Amino acid sequence: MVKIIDGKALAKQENEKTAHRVEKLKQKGIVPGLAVILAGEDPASLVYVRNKQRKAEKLGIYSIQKNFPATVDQATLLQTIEALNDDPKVHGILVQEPLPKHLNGQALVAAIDPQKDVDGFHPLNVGKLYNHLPGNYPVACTPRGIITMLDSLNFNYVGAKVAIVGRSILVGRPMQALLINRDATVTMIGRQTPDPAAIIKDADLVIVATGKANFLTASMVKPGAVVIDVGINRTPEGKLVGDVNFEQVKAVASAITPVPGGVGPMTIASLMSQTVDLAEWSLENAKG
Ligand SMILES: Nc1nc2c(c(=O)[nH]1)N[C@@H](CN(C=O)c1ccc(C(=O)N[C@@H](CCC(=O)O)C(=O)O)cc1)CN2
Repeated sequence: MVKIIDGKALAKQENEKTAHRVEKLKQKGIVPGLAVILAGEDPASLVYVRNKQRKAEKLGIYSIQKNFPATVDQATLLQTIEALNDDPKVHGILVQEPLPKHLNGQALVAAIDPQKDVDGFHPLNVGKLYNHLPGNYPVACTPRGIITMLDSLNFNYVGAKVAIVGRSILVGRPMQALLINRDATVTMIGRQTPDPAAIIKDADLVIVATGKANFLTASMVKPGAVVIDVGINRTPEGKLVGDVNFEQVKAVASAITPVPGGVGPMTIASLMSQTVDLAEWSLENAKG
């Protein structure tokens, strides 16, 4: 019997833990703070940013939103990041993706204080993750949420064969690092990968982040594999679907995430808990 991994229920559990940690920090005189920078009016981004702000406020996290028109210039955003880096009320800063084409997102992320890099995209934090360094540093929120989901299944990482379809800095690459660090054997699939179907069919865990609706079908999946769908696509009728043909693949997989209600809610829950991590770590660093 396939297990449907309930991202909403897991996110609720995670958020309850986060609210409790916020209370404990407040007793020590610290209110965790999150700043979200949004450039432009991408409709999906407006929804995600509003959801982040609402969830932060619900959990007792201080939340700031910096909204700019799509025509905003790089210098204005860099000044905004510098001011937030210097603001002691802010523990986490993120720049919502995607950005308007004229902006250099990598330079913006690199300008964020690595200790406030709540998305875990700063090159220093990415480097720490890839080096599997000990100590505290943030990691990308979607992969972090996926690890929480896999942990909830007691997934056995050691020696597991994993196929990741999609190599973005938001999902595929940090996911690869988190899994390698847990001793899984990970194969990355991109557009130029020869015979991706053979790699996917051999995998115990398939993570799909292609942005192509219904990319993964039942015949591509090894019976009993775990399938994680990171895709968010709208059909012409306006229905939200993932990159996995859920109805087909659930008949073959041992566990699968739905869309909606899978990875998405866990991304936001991970962002909230990572904001609290950053606030806790800043307190530890201040103690020396
Ligand atoms: N700076 C960042 N930009 C983006 C990230 C990110 O982690 N950091 N991830 C995505 C967007 N995203 C968060 O920012 C995100 C996407 C989807 C969801 C979600 O809860 N999805 C729901 C469906 C919501 C809907 O109706 O559209 C679900 O899957 O159930 C949360 C966060 C790209 N940009």
